[in-house]
Formats: sequence, C-alpha cells, structure tokens
Amino acid sequence: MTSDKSQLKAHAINMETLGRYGAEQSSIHDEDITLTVDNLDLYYGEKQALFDVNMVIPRKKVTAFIGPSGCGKSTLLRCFNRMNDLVDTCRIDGGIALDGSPIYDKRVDVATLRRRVGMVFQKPNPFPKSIYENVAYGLRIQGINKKRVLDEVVERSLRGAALWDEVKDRLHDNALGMSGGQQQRLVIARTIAVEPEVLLLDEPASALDPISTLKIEELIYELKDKYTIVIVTHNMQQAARVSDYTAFMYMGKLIEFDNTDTLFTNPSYKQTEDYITGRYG
Ligand SMILES: Nc1ncnc2c1ncn2[C@@H]1O[C@H](COP(=O)(O)OP(=O)(O)OP(=O)(O)O)[C@@H](O)[C@H]1O
Repeated sequence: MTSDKSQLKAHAINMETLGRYGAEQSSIHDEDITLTVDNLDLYYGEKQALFDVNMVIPRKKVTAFIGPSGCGKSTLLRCFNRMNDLVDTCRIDGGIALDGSPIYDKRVDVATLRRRVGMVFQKPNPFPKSIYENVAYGLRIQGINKKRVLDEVVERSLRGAALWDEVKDRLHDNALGMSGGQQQRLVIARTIAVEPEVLLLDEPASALDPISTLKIEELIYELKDKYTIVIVTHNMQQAARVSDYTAFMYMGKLIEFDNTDTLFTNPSYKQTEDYITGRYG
C-alpha cells in the first residue's frame, strides 16, 4: 500500500459514488478490495467507450461483467492490465488502483503489472511449444531455468488448472495437439505459473463445447480461493453459476453492481431487469 494522499482522497470519493450502483459495493471493506476504478472515462479516438465508471473488484471472489454486445465489458477488463495501451487511439481519464496503487502511474512497469494481473482470452492461444514449455514460459523469461524449480512449478500449475492427470505422461508433446478445452486450461496454467493476484477471463469458454465449458466453470470455482477473478461473459447462466458479484453494463456505463443472486433475482434498475429477462441484448 502507498500513502499517497491524492490516492486516498480518490478512494474516498469513490466509496461515496459507489453507493448508487447497489449497496453491496459500498459495503465492501478496503482490505477486501483488489481493484478500484475511479471516475473512469475511456476514448477510442473521438468515440467514448466508457463513461464515468466507478467500481471496486472484491478480493478472491469472482466478479462477472455482463451486458449487450459493445457495451464496454472487454474494454473495461483490458484496462485492468493496461492491454488498451496497445491501442494507439485509446485514451483514458480517471484512475484504476491495484491494492491501492495507481496502475496508470508513469512509474508502473507494465510487464510486472501484467504478471500480477494475468489475462485469458476467448480463443485459447498456447504457444507452438511443448505443454511443459508453455507453462514454464513466464519463469524462463524471468531468467529462471533450474530444472527442479521449473518441474515443480509446471506440475503445480497444471494441477491448479485441473489438467495434470490428463497430460502428465505427455508433457513434451506439442500443445497445439491438445483439444480446445485442454488448450484453454493450459493457458490458465501458464497464467497462474507466475503467481498473479488477479485473473482476467474474457469469455474464456465461449469457443468451447459444453463439457469443456463445464470444466472451465468448475476450475473458476476452485481458483477463486487463491485469485481475484474477473470474467466477461455473454452467457447469463454462466455468470449466475460462477460469480459472486455481477456488474451489468450498458452503452459504456456501469448500470448496476450487486451480489450475483440479488442482481439476477431482484435487480434495482429496470435496464438490468430488461436485460436479464431477455427484453434486449
Ligand atoms: N480497438 C478498438 N478501437 C476502436 N473501437 C473499439 C476498439 N475496441 C472496442 N471498440 C469499441 O468500443 C465499444 C466497446 O467494445 P467492447 O469490445 O469493449 O464491448 P463488449 O461489451 O466487450 O462487446 P462484446 O460483448 O461484443 O465483446 C464498442 O463500440 C467497440 O466498437
């Protein structure tokens, strides 16, 4: 934690603003917050994609982002590890803090941030290397090459991603020979190998068959003991099954944030109700 006063002030403003998205947000204690979003506006060139978003992401819980296509779910998710930095036209106002420290500060090393905040995309993207080397990759680029250390991390990460039993006898086979569902769990193993605090999952199961989807959902449930998880999903049943909290977004705005049961059974806003009952989207 840093003692930066402007940051603490920003955080205080945030907590006041949060109340309007549901009592749940303002009742989350500071020590239970991993990410804080303060008055965030985001533009792609002239076009504004996020409008004054205020939100906290609770620690070691699963938070789902739902909302119609184009409402800004992935854009907001990508702000958490500065993936939007890769888009030339992208500009943000406002701030995001990870454990109280602003992540858009000039002094932040983006590679370190992305190690702490790992990301898994819709389409599995293993490297064209062996299963073992995929998982060891993040350690190797940190200069860790000791076989004993790598063996240990590879096994622990594959176990953590519920994949060890399926691949332990073919660790040196090419990862591209695995099924799509196995590849996605491998990508999760590769992400957790570097011990992140946060896992960002951008529709991680939407390219998978129902059985692989179920495995990913079970895995998410297990991973939340260790990691703060944020998942973007189009599938409302999936959000209801896997998440503790749900944020409903519409046209670049956060409309409502609440614990998942309340948001799906007793939403506070008509827009949320219309969306979850299938009236639009
Ligand atoms: N790289 C980009 N350059 C310009 N505009 C973009 C870029 N990425 C997203 N947008 C625009 O920002 C808005 C929000 O897009 P975003 O992908 O975040 O929405 P989403 O809710 O995740 O949508 P979906 O559910 O379809 O994935 C959209 O209008 C989109 O066209």
